Amino acid sequence: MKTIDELLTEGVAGRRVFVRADLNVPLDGTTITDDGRIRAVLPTVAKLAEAGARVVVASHLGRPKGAPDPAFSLAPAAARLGELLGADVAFATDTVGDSARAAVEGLTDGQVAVLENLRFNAGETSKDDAERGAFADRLAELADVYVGDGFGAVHRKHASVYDLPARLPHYAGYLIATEVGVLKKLTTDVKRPYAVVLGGAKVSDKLGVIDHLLEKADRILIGGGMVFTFLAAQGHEVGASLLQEDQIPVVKEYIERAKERGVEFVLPVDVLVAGEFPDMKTKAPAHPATVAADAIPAGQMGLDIGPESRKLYASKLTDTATVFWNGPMGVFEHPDYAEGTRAVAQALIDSPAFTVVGGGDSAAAVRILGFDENAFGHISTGGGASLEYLEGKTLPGLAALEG
Ligand SMILES: Nc1ncnc2c1ncn2[C@@H]1O[C@H](COP(=O)(O)OP(=O)(O)O)[C@@H](O)[C@H]1O
Ligand SMILES: O=C(OP(=O)(O)O)[C@H](O)COP(=O)(O)O
Repeated sequence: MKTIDELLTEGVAGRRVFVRADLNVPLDGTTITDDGRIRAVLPTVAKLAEAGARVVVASHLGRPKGAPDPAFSLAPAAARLGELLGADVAFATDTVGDSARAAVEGLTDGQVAVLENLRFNAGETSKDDAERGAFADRLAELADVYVGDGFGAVHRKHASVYDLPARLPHYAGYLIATEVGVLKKLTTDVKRPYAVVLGGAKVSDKLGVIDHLLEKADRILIGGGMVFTFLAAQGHEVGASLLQEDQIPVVKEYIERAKERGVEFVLPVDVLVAGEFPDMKTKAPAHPATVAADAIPAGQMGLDIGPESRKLYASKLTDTATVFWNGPMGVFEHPDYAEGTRAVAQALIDSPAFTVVGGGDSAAAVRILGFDENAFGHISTGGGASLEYLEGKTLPGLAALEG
């Protein structure tokens, strides 16, 4: 993989450099609640600008449906990037249209432009090679060189991640180099006991990683929206909780295999439930009830692990040597459902283990809840990406940079 340092040695002054970043930051309306992913790509963008490149930054945000949707605009992220750079950043209101072309043509050496959300175009995420390729062709017209630095999205076979680097000279940015350097350590000589904590909401995306973890980890702690498919697989009612019904047989098989292999699954013994998802705008008190995990009442949804589970999870993390954590334990964005996530973060800090926290929301959670980032071994900007890297899978965005 050629790195950005090689590109800088070749010289970038006056060249249009496309930086595929992951600016998929958590938003409250148009307010960025954690700018970690923007800060993470800053070294690459700043260095290219200093060297006189005309920098074109592109990213996705959220999961819009292949058409413009103002709720997923990258405008707030572009503004924040400008503040952090201490420079004016141009913003294109489309990705490959008139606005994008004008923004790129208007760049002088050392200036930065941000394109609108890549996923406002169906070609970005299409499963059809030709459709993705056609979109990548249009992106390629905007640049002379490609720098991949959106680590959080390297597991996606998307046009800007996979097809575009094949069309331009390509290099890895500083963030990707750092992330891969740290995560590589967890694929080789991992110190035991090795615990993995899995939570969050992208359940169908991430359940599959357990197949691999059963060969690698000593202990797997399940939290967040993951919990309920496990409880259902054990024959319990989960009310209105997040449930991946089609995955129940798979989870049953995981539970069996874990027994055979001596891998310990840790599930919550109690959960916080409510009749509805909390109001994230007003953050009005949600008045959750604490119930036993095997007695979730009909119509109630589990939104955090309960107080007994917090103690249990902390105890399962103190004697570990390595911990990888992806996915919040509950809907931490609401104060009534933040304690499970807080307890796991604190347990990681208290443990002597080498700790890696991965994922946009997980990384945001530890900062939003007031923890010192430096108290963790590594905070990765990618959740799904780091999990798939640990699985040893070929990640499209890394393979494309190697080719
Ligand atoms: N029990 C739950 N039900 C629904 N959503 C949940 C639950 N627990 C956690 N979440 C949500 O999961 C989201 C983060 O999930 P995910 O994107 O998978 O994590 P990451 O970005 O760290 O990889 C958070 O927004 C949080 O509110
Ligand atoms: O937030 C992200 O991943 P993560 O939640 O696994 O950390 C990345 O920006 C990828 O987004 P996607 O899962 O919508 O492709």
